[in-house]
Amino acid sequence: MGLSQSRAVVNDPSKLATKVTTAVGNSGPWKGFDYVIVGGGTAGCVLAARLSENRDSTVLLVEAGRRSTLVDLPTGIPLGFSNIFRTARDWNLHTSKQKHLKERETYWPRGKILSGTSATNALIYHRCPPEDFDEWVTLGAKGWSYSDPKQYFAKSEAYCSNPKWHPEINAAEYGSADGPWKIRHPSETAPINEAIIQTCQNLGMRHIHDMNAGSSSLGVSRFMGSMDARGRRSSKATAYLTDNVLARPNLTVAVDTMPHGGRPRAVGIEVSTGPDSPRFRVSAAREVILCGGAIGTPQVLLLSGVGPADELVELDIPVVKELPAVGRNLVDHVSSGPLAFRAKPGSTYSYITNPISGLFAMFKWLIFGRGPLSSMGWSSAAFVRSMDQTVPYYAQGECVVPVNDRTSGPDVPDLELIWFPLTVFDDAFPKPPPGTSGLTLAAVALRPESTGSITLRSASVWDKPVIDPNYLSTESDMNILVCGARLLMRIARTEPLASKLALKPHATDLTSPWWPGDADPDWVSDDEICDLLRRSALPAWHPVSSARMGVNPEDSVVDPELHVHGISGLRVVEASDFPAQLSGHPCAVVVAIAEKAADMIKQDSIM
Ligand SMILES: Cc1cc2nc3c(=O)[nH]c(=O)nc-3n(C[C@H](O)[C@H](O)[C@H](O)COP(=O)(O)OP(=O)(O)OC[C@H]3O[C@@H](n4cnc5c(N)ncnc54)[C@H](O)[C@@H]3O)c2cc1C
Repeated sequence: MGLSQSRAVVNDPSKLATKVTTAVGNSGPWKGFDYVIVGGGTAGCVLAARLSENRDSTVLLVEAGRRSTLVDLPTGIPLGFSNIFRTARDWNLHTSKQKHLKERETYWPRGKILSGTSATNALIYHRCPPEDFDEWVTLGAKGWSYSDPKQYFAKSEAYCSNPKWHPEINAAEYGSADGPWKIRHPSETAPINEAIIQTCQNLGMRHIHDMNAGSSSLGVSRFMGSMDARGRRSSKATAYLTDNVLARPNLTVAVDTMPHGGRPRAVGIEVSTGPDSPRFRVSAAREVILCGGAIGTPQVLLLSGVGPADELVELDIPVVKELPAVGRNLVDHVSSGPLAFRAKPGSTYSYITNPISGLFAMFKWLIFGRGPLSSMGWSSAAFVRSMDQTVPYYAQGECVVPVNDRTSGPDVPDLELIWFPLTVFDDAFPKPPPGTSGLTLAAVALRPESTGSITLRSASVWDKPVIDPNYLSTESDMNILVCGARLLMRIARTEPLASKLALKPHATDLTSPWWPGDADPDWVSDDEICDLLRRSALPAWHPVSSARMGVNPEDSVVDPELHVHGISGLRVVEASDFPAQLSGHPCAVVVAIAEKAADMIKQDSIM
């Protein structure tokens, strides 16, 4: 049964593991637990809470980051999610130089905190189209068709109705109000949001009342967010690792702690708190479960000698199990990057960049849980198909650039258009003065052909791995974003949105921060848009498939029960499992995977 010894969050490995005293290591016995979970992020928190429900099982959760404290207040503010970027709570990663993005190394935030990226993401709650999961089954993920995750979506949710949108939602689609993870429509959105939704409808898109109901994936819709009725983020730590759960004597949470690697039959892990700190070993009587995310998990597998043999040999890492797909098949959504549109004052949230208005907004959020800070920012989106001739990408209506249909079904999108009621500028453009009223629009390619990899920089866990998503490496991927950028320009010039913006006649200064907004879609050339995209495109930060599920060990890493091929006692549970990219936002699906995995693991323990 292992060791049942702690009721708290600890950051001292000596309290839970056995110190490694010689270079070759102790032969044992090590301190131990039944389950050792590596990575206290989105999936890891769910698993720790669910597996420790069985008081006869001992569970250790090992997280490299910290537990959130008062200093981490921004993680609770829905609109403030980007304040955590580039801080100590962020892994602060960058891609390698992207050949097709003018050699840019693009920034990649990932949460380094108990809760993982669920504490730093944009809170969009999206179950994604059912067809995506049915496609997973055809790729070998038996048992993962939509009906399987659907029951786990419901199990994870605490749906909290918002009277404003309640008539549009069938509450029976959602879990009971006392589930762990709070989801609801935000109390507030910027006034410009409604104008954009109406504009999309005027351009022929249908209005989807509830995109999580599983019946419709094409059209324009408001998002639900992972937040409570007080306008605070519901992260995986606040939802699943409550004080009651943390008080369980059979659950130990180790923060500020990193594993160095595992053993042939995953018998445990080696941990430490820094490159020069002592190492400790802790055994897992039943299983080691990797939840380090689509970057962290391939890194841990490779460091443990599980991966492509040639890569391991080059770094003198002994090959424990050759699995060529570890770290390969990485797919991320790629976006146009933030495209800025000048807005007339009053309909966006630009005013909160003024320090006094910002302070007022903060008080409103702290005291009432209301105001702009309680809104999600990216609070609505339109989902379309790039090959759909009824969507007015070009003046004549037809899509003239060739695109490959990689969608999971005829009613599933490959393009998302999304907006934020403030101007967000990236390094590609000079920034206008603070307080300038503006709106940000972005297009996201949902089913890219471009695939990349996670590889090791060195044999040390303390060195960041090399992330190469290989963005926009195919003509079709680029063309899909060209369609998206064109459609955004057309939306901006269509009523009722057009009257709320302050656009210029067709502008030609491609270096202006406002050029994307001032470019008229009927005048701009595809070459100009391509050039813009190569300068402005950014990750959408939804990496998946780097340890993907399947039946063939040559091109997948885990089987449909999420066991690593050929290694007993080792599973991977998180976004890297996805057999293919989703046509939407992944966080709810990661939670559903973790909920289902918890049931599978519990079931195995009684057999
Ligand atoms: C800025 C941003 C906005 C996003 N917005 C949305 C959104 O609105 N909606 C949505 O659905 N999705 C969104 N996503 C994506 C979504 O949040 C992630 O796909 C999801 O949270 C990934 O969950 P995970 O469990 O796979 O990984 P994570 O939640 O990242 O968990 C991995 C955990 O493992 C830890 N870890 C990693 N390596 C180690 C190691 N070696 N040792 C110990 N611990 C380790 C990390 O610190 C982290 O806590 C967003 C992502 C980003 C970056």
